[in-house]
Amino acid sequence: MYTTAFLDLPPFVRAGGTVRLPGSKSISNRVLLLAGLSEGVTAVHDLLDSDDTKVMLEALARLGCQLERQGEVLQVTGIGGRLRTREAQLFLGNAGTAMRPLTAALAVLAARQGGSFELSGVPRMHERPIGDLVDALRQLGCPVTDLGRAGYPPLRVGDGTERALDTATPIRVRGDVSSQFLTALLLALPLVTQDGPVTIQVEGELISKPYIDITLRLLERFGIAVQRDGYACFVIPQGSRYRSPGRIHVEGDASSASYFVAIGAIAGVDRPVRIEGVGLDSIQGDIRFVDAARAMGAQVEGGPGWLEVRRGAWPLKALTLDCNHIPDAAMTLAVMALYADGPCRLTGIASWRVKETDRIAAMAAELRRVGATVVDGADFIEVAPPKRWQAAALQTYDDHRMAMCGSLAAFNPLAANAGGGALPVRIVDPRCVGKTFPDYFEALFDLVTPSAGGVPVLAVDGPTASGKGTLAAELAHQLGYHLLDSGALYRATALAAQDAGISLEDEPALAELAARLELRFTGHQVFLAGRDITDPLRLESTGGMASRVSVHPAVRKALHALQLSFRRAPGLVADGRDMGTVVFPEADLKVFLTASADARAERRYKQLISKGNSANIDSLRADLQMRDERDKNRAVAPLKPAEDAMLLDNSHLSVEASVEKVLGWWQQRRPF
Ligand SMILES: Nc1ncnc2c1ncn2[C@@H]1O[C@H](COP(=O)(O)OP(=O)(O)O)[C@@H](O)[C@H]1O
Ligand SMILES: Nc1ccn([C@H]2C[C@H](O)[C@@H](COP(=O)(O)OP(=O)(O)O)O2)c(=O)n1
Repeated sequence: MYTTAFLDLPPFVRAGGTVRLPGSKSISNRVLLLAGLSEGVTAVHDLLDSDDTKVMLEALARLGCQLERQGEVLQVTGIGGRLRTREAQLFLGNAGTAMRPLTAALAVLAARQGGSFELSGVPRMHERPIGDLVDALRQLGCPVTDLGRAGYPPLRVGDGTERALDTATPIRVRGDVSSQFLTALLLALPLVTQDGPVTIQVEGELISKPYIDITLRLLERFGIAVQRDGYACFVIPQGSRYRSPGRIHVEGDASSASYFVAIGAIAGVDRPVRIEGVGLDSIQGDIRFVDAARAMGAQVEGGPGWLEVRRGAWPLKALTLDCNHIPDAAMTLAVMALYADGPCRLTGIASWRVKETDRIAAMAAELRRVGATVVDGADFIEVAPPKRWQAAALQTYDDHRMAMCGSLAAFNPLAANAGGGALPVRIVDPRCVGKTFPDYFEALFDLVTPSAGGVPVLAVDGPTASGKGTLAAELAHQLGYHLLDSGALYRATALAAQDAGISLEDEPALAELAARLELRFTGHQVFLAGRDITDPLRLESTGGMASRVSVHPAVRKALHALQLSFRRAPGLVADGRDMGTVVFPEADLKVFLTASADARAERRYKQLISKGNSANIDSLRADLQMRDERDKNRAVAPLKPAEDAMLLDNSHLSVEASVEKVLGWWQQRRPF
């Protein structure tokens, strides 16, 4: 997962390959609650691991459920409908799928068995209405106290005393704001069917009906057979009891699939985008997104648990659609509209206003940033593709779907009206995808081909101990980019030569060795032909040998392609001697880092001492000056600043100040 302040996506021109989807959020949290209320143990397979499931798991643990991970499987031992703890404060983040059903379940349990529970979330959660659910619970006789604004979390359910509930009178609940209120009641009310059946009557036209279908199907798996009359009246039979199905499998998230369906429709030109984990047989309503994508031109094939998507019509065909049945996936259509042959109009989306953010307002604002013409109203959005695309920094409003949707704008080079341009897209706060799809961007980068020269490079060159490695690593960390420590390649070649007994002057033999280096970088470790060389690689003596090896033009040539291969989406920070001059002459920013010989000798001295090595500052200074001379005066790719390099002498600058300085230059070079 990217936890950087922003993530810049290079422009993409093609997509293809396979993505395996994480588990569905809606199914995961329903299954967890049902397993938590059941008697016995439920083995949950393919559970989503995300922010929203984490808060549900924490809540269940506090309520006394036993949770045990066995490899990929989570074993949940439920409370069997009996409170194990009578008081708890539960923090539920921004997870509506945890807040609503837990409020209902704990309200009836607390009232029946005597308990009191506080439920709260992040500030946005406290702006998301829950009053209709609270009204329904109060009709039953459950004490519910507003701890903030009436009708919104935070709430307290129960007052510590036991009460009889009125389960004989049908419970009325509004269905036209969120179907989650009805889901919450359906999941909770089997707990109070001891004395008779419980009837729920829906008032107003129920929205997002497919989510109710998921709820009913999962209730059935847990032994509750709800009788119903369409979507207007639901009856939970007397004596209903949750029974664990023993094992349950969570389907891939159909809403998450929508981004990859869109990517296939936009950029699946040479080969399809294959999506695994959800298929045309899905129980999730958002699978109907496939029909909408097909209407826009996508070629979609599929079977049980898989989909394959290619580009069909291009540009995409403009669409007008009532999206009531696919509220979440419909956001993806709004971004696909950027690639359509005319304006697209999505209606029936009033519920967008009360989601993680006001999604109609957010979508309108962000699509305008890339150049689209957008008209929005209480329950619709109309998007006309940009006449002129603009490089944009897209805000994400702590809303995972805004971030994932925004990424689709990076296919702008393919737009009919792109005019040959290719623009990067900045996603602000990419971490918000953690709500449902923590590795979304990693999955995206695996599928896409960036435009030629589209992947940005930041080159840092300079003499030994100037702090290149430290600076480059921190820049890569803050930008979410890959890191190339090119010195490590020369160092590894020197170590390999030493192992093989090859002289450091034997250019042809060294070049051959360099060409077939079996190097592997994993985290902070480096392996050469399977051997961990992390420590020997960093020795001063190895640096000296590397300097001698690097003099040979044939060696430099042999390592050239390997260095270029590090340039992958989303970007690269490369450090060495010739990054800006030879290997990446078209780098977006070149930094030449220096410091006085005294400062560098002292840094190296401290570095070695702190690692428990012995060192002598005078001989270190002499060694590094000798190395500087050799690196500067060799015939090929000598150490020198590129003509367009920014010079930075950090003799009197801290690491943090150096990083800040370079990031400032970087931001100036970016088009946002
Ligand atoms: N700006 C700086 N101020 C002080 N010390 C620094 C600075 N930059 C790096 N260092 C320290 O100097 C040592 C050498 O830095 P390193 O990044 O390994 O240099 P290089 O890669 O250029 O050989 C490290 O211990 C590092 O923490
Ligand atoms: N791009 C590069 C990187 C390193 N080299 C050579 C020259 C250097 O003295 C050695 C070791 O480089 P490295 O960057 O690992 O060394 P320092 O950390 O700066 O001491 O490799 C090079 O010629 N070209």
